[in-house]
Amino acid sequence: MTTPAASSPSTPDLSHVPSRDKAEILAQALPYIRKYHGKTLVIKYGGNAMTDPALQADFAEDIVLLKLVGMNPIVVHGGGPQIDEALNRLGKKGTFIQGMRVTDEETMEVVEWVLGGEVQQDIVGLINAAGGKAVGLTGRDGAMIRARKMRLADRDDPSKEHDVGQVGEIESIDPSVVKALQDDAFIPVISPIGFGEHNESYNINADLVASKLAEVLKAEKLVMLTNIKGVLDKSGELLTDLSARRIDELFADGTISGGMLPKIAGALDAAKSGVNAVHIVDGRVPHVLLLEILTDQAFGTMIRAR
Ligand SMILES: Nc1ncnc2c1ncn2[C@@H]1O[C@H](COP(=O)(O)OP(=O)(O)O)[C@@H](O)[C@H]1O
Ligand SMILES: CC(=O)N[C@@H](CCC(=O)OP(=O)(O)O)C(=O)O
Repeated sequence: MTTPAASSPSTPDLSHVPSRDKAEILAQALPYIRKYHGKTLVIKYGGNAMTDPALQADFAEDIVLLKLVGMNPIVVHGGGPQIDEALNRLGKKGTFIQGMRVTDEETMEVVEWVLGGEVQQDIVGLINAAGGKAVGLTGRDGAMIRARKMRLADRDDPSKEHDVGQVGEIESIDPSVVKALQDDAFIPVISPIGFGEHNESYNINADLVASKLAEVLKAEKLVMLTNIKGVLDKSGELLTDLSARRIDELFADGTISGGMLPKIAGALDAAKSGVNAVHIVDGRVPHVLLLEILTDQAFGTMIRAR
């Protein structure tokens, strides 16, 4: 028989206790849990941030944890790369103008089944597997997102317009279905598809849906998970804090392009319309959502109204 190692009363053996760092991080979360308790958080889950299965599982766990500590996370998902893949399988190539996918009839069908079917249901399944109760919705459900054809002015010559097909701009959002679900312990997972006055479908950029929804729900916070550290300047340095004026400069000098255009435009609109904290963060960092919401650490780029 072996005898347990002797430990003196003044130096107890604490090797079985989690590290002090971990305990400190948990203790740090308390003021944030209190601050965001009962508050709505809109989380934009970008298609580029959801390509790794381990990161997807982390994301789902983070969402469930936020819900269990009393916050109301609402997920709006993208799926640009997943739509591209499906189009490629059909021999089609996606084209974008100012971050908007040119959407003909066939592309719209693909968008509906990839976003409203595959991607949304994958996220719902992961959240449920992590112990939450997620419900998938498109903008048609509960007559939530009314849209019309987007008029996309050319950036250099605003008198010229681009025809981007069935791309929608949001006319209005009725959040009652989302409110009913969140009050009932469900976690809404929303695909960025809207419907028009003749019941036609519209493909809407997910950043714009997340931003408008944050505004309409009077969310406390909007967090956008993407596949880059945040907004970068021309030399690739992270810009941690952006004012409306600086954003105008970055738009004008071409520092911001592609998918970052609607993201920042939406983020700024949300900040201006009263969403207190708007952040663009790196979805490639494991558990970035918990780190962003529940710790003192600053991540990515914060967008300010002024
Ligand atoms: N100034 C910038 N800073 C950071 N990313 C930028 C910038 N300008 C353009 N981008 C591009 O925007 C991309 C993010 O937008 P997008 O691909 O639409 O992501 P998501 O799928 O997360 O919405 C980045 O990966 C980058 O290629
Ligand atoms: C009009 C438009 O461009 N819609 C997007 C909708 C998905 C999306 O926004 O996905 P990410 O968030 O991953 O970019 C698209 O078709 O790709």
